[in-house]
Amino acid sequence: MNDVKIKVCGMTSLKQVQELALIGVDYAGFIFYEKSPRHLGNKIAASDLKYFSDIKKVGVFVNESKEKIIRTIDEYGLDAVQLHGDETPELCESLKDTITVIKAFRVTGDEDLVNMLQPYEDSVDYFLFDTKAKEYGGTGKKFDWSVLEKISINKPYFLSGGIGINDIEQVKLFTSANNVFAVDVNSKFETEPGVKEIFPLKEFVAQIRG
Ligand SMILES: O=C(O)c1ccccc1N[C@@H]1O[C@H](COP(=O)(O)O)[C@@H](O)[C@H]1O
Repeated sequence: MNDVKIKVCGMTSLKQVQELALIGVDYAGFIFYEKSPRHLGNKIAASDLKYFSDIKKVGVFVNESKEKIIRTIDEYGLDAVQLHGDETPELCESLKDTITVIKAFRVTGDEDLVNMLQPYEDSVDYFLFDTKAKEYGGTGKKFDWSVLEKISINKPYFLSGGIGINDIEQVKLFTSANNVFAVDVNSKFETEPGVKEIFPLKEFVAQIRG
């Protein structure tokens, strides 16, 4: 049995969040970035999410102020924050006493990952690797995961970026050989931004775990 965690990001309906919990998804992601087509806005009331504890709730932020992040953690009862922009190690560290911090790094394959990660090593709980594109996230594009195998990453991480139902075997192989804490899926399981396809997600969870 593979004990890698599964996160489904970009949730905009409470019913679908409840369904994720029922099919064994570990983390549900909520986008608090206004420019995203998956921006949560007022699609789920903060009070409804705050007391829903059958799944871990991750708030996704892009270059947001510390004050707004802290307010949102409290309003929505978040369990973790995913910082998906150009947040500094200092901001990450200052939040880490309050909440689990996941720092996203957007990868092309050309960057010096060792130097990018080093300043964050003591300031965050998890790294997350996503594909670098014009948009900050939710691109549906994969990057070359082998760049992660070429360096030593001393922190468990979320593997992200365009992962879909056809990637199950590749994900299983990669997660069993590397320090992957969780697999993060999003746009490849949508009928439209923010609306997930639960049946393929159920199949994905079963096969990754199986
Ligand atoms: O999904 C978004 O719209 C989004 C916007 C801004 C920052 C992050 C966002 N989503 C994150 O994107 C990755 C990968 O998504 P995909 O599988 O390529 O669609 C995932 O970590 C989401 O948390």
